[in-house]
Amino acid sequence: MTAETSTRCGFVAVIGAPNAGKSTLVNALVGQKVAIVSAKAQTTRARLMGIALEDKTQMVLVDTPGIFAPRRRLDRAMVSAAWEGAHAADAILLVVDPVKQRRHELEPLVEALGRRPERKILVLNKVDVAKKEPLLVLAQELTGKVDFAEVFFVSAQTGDGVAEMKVALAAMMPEGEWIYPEDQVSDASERLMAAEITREQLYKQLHEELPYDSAVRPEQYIERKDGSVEIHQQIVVGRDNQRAIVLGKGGSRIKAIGEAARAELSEVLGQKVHLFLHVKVEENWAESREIFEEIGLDWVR
Ligand SMILES: Nc1nc2c(ncn2[C@@H]2O[C@H](COP(=O)(O)OP(=O)(O)OP(=O)(O)O)[C@@H](O)[C@H]2O)c(=O)[nH]1
Repeated sequence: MTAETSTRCGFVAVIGAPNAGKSTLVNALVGQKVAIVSAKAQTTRARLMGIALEDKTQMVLVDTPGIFAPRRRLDRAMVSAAWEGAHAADAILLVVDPVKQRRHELEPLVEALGRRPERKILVLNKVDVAKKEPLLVLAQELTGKVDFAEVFFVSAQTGDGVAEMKVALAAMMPEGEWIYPEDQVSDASERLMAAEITREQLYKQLHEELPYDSAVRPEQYIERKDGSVEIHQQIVVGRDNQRAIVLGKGGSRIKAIGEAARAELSEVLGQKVHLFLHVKVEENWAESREIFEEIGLDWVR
């Protein structure tokens, strides 16, 4: 194989405070929706991967949960999953929201990042809404603390600067065979991705009414003979009154959630979807190992 034809393949870990725009950036790099974007912090519980292609380079993106001070077991699992994704990556992207900087979350992250052996890249996101002067001050401050190999100014939302960043990232990947087939954009199982889509609708439609501690468990996933798919999911909440909120008056809310999720699922999967949602009250589900594993998290002590 000559230098011109050889392929490259590598891992890129995406790290950042909650809401920095990691999921949006992964989607922009992959070019289609794989990670779930939400205005609510800490929505990325499962480690969904996106696979971005740039010419002859394949980049496996590990979209991490927001890293923040862990308190409960659920929080600790999320932090652990995030750093696990960074281990031995060919590049770690630190995504920063320069407008709503979460200093208390960014500081420990920057500190921990300084000790990592992997190549570190600073991504200042949301340039579409950030002011230039403070943006440059922040870039200078962070590059003073961590030895970043490169700094990019992008808007994951508008795509500004993303294509240039993607080319530069691709050049950092080592030569090697591709790990995934060309048409694969995500290795997250369809069951898990389907549950993530429903969870996004839950958050979208219930806003502040529903606390973070609700989960969507994938149950059955049946490919029907007619080419459609039958998906059963369970929405787990911590209390009875939360169940009432999810159901809505006469079941109207869960119906709307189900309809929106089904429409999106059909589009993502490219097939007709029959979606069945059930709500279950399970106190302390956030301490349940079984549910953890079902929503794609490792159980840590
Ligand atoms: N204006 C603007 N908003 C953005 C940009 N990138 C992301 N956002 C918004 O910022 C919010 C958070 O984006 P996400 O991609 O969900 O952030 P995240 O870092 O994955 O969040 P967690 O899953 O909580 O860790 C969403 O409302 C996005 O639409 C950007 O470049 N510009």
